[in-house]
Amino acid sequence: MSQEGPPENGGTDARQESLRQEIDRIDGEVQRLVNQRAAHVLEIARIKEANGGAFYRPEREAQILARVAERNEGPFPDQDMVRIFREIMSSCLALERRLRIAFLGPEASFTHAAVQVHFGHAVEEHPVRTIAEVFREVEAGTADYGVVPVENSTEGAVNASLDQLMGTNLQVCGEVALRIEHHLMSHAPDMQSIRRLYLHPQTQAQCREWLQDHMGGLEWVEVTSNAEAARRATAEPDSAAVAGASAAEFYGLPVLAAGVEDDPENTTRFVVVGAQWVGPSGNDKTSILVSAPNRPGSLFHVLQPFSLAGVNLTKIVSRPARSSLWDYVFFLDLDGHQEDAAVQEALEGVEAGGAAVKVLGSYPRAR
Ligand SMILES: O=C(O)C(=O)C[C@]1(C(=O)O)C=C[C@@H](O)C=C1
Repeated sequence: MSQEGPPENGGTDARQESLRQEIDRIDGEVQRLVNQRAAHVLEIARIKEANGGAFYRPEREAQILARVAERNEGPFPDQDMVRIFREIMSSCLALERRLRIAFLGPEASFTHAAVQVHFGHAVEEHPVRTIAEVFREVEAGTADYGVVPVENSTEGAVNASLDQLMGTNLQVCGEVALRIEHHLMSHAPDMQSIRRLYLHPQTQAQCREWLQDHMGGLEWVEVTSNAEAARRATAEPDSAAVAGASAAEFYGLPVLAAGVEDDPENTTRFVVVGAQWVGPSGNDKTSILVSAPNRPGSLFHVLQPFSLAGVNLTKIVSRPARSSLWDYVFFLDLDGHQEDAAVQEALEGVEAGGAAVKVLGSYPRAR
């Protein structure tokens, strides 16, 4: 066991001391440069104020973070270096204007984690209770942007979000892809002492096999969010929750079994919505809504123009149109920005085939 004590090796100690002096010098330099960067950002803010431009520029942030990863030579891993720059930019943007972000809460939900990954920590976080409320807050201008889940790799589309996108005038300005890991958490001393399990139906679906194998005989209680499951389990020591690491941390619940989701690649995709058109970043996606007439060959005529224009489709989901019975609309995601010639050609082709197209937004691809 190593203990603090009188120095045993003068040479090693002197080396440590000189390395620490060098670290102090570098820290001073880093701090000076971060403030120098912030001063430039403030000047940009003054120009934006004079010309009426949006403070938040997702396309510029995506370019900066891509470059950070590209030029990174280690020993820091790319994702850690990106996270540091993410926070520097978040704080720089907060000097211009502290953004208020509405998201599907409560605190410590996966959507909350998506907000922090995308915007960093220097924002005002505004958890709300429903997906519809997120849209209402941003539409009313009481929040600058909103974040909602749109699809999970195991469970498919989040219909409440798609239905809101159908009716809103907001734009999709960004996406976040988050690996979703579920843990079993409880104040119980071991798994055998657990009598009751709190969990969200989506979580139950994503952990079905593990739960059947390990928690089969227990009482399962469905709750409205992962964070609520953790909150309930906190109050009852013979209960457990299945939820994410941030919920365990937020409620101080010990993790008894980690990574209990059936698919190790389990991922949820979130979108950022706002009243803002986002310019091209060079690595973008576009989400559109297509309403096609209900007749033979209709879907073929929607899809063919993308093939002809060489535009890659990454998603297609159908939802019943709310306007009339048995009519469907299609949500499509495609590679490229709506300003790209190939994308424009494809969209014109779809309209020429008799379908109506609503562009939901172009935005930088998730990292
Ligand atoms: O380039 C800008 O427009 C800035 O406001 C600067 C900056 C940054 O910190 O680099 C900050 C916020 C924007 O979202 C994008 C970039």
